[in-house]
Amino acid sequence: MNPSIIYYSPAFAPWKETLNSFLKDTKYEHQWRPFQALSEVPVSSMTILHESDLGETDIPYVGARKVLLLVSAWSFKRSLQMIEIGANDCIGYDDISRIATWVIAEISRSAWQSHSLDQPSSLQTVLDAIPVPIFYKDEHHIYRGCNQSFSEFIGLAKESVIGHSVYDIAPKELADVYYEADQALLAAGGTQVYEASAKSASGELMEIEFSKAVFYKANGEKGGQVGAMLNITDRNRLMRQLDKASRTDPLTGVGNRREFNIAVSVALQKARQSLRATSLLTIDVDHFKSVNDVYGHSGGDKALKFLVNSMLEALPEGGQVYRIGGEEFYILLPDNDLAEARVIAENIRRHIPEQTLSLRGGNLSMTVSIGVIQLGSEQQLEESFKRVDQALYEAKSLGRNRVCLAYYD
Ligand SMILES: Nc1nc2c(ncn2[C@@H]2O[C@H](COP(=O)(O)OP(=O)(O)OP(=O)(O)O)[C@@H](O)[C@H]2O)c(=O)[nH]1
Repeated sequence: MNPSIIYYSPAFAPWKETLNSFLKDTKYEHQWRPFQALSEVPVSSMTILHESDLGETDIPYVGARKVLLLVSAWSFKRSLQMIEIGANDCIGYDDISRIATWVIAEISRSAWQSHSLDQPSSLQTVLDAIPVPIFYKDEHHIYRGCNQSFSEFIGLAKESVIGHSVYDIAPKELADVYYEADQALLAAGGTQVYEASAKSASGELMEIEFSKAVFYKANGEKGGQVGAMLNITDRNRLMRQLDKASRTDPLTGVGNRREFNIAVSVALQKARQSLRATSLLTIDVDHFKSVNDVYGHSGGDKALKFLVNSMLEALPEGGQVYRIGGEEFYILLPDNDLAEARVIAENIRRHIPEQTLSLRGGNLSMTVSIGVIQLGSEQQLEESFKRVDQALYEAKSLGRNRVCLAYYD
């Protein structure tokens, strides 16, 4: 039989020789291996850990190792506390004969122990047939079982999962999230649903909806938790695409009224905090109907796209274009007062007719009329929209291709 390996923490080192003197007359062979942090100790290994070497970061690893915790002042209560964090046993530091007995019992037991994975049950067969990753952990957060799908998802054989802590199989930053959620669920009982990232076997980060539930032992105490992982990466991606599409004008690619409503609200909040002014331009193409009449509807579509590009060229940093109606646009200027907005509006009005679009052999250039307003509070928005529309109407009625300002009473 190969010698059994006993891992030990630094504070136990001076006691090794005394323990050796107990073990040397037995038929059980052993080897010593020192460790600094419990994470260095392989899962299921025999481990002697002095309480002065036990740090907060070691606790998640305790349940997945056969840990004998040595305490300086043994009491039944202290022992219970240690067993509750997943220790295998707890013995007084100076009780070397009991420590030796524990070591021998462990060596002898490990020779007998048959692995649970060697005994496939009908329940395991059912779990393996479910195409959703499923796992269960005991009350010390140690994996006690999983299905084939879980094993494939994380790219580890069941043997490398079962008996391990989440810190043994996931990167620390993800393990911290799972461990915290596990602790919260065990404390509260019942069920828990949350979204978190998980690394798949290929190394890709997936968005996962975890559905977990606490299960109970026959004596009514919490026995651990079972979890299923729904991969919602594609669903979320699709939802984000749909959300973006619902806020985008399909013809020109700029935001639509829905996007504008969100943006104006954000801009007004920021402007209030930074004491900056926000202004709005409303822009309508002059005689656009004649563009459609001459070049057809598809020619008109090209002209609208071209127009948006021309506006973007003349836009200052931070400004955004939105298509609000057929040939009507808003430009939001989150950082400009009325005087600055007027200059920007004039630049845009002058820039647009200077651009020409070749359509059906002809050259098209357009003019625009613009209304300008400095926005007030969010509550005043409806009033602001009404007034800037009136300013645009004024620009149209004064002969088009001009900028008119809107004021409050
Ligand atoms: N090609 C195309 N035309 C559109 C679209 N949306 C609106 N229109 C056209 O835009 C034109 C708007 O015409 P009117 O509201 O009469 O205004 P106008 O001809 O621009 O004249 P004024 O605004 O008064 O200067 C109509 O002919 C609509 O059919 C679109 O998505 N594509």
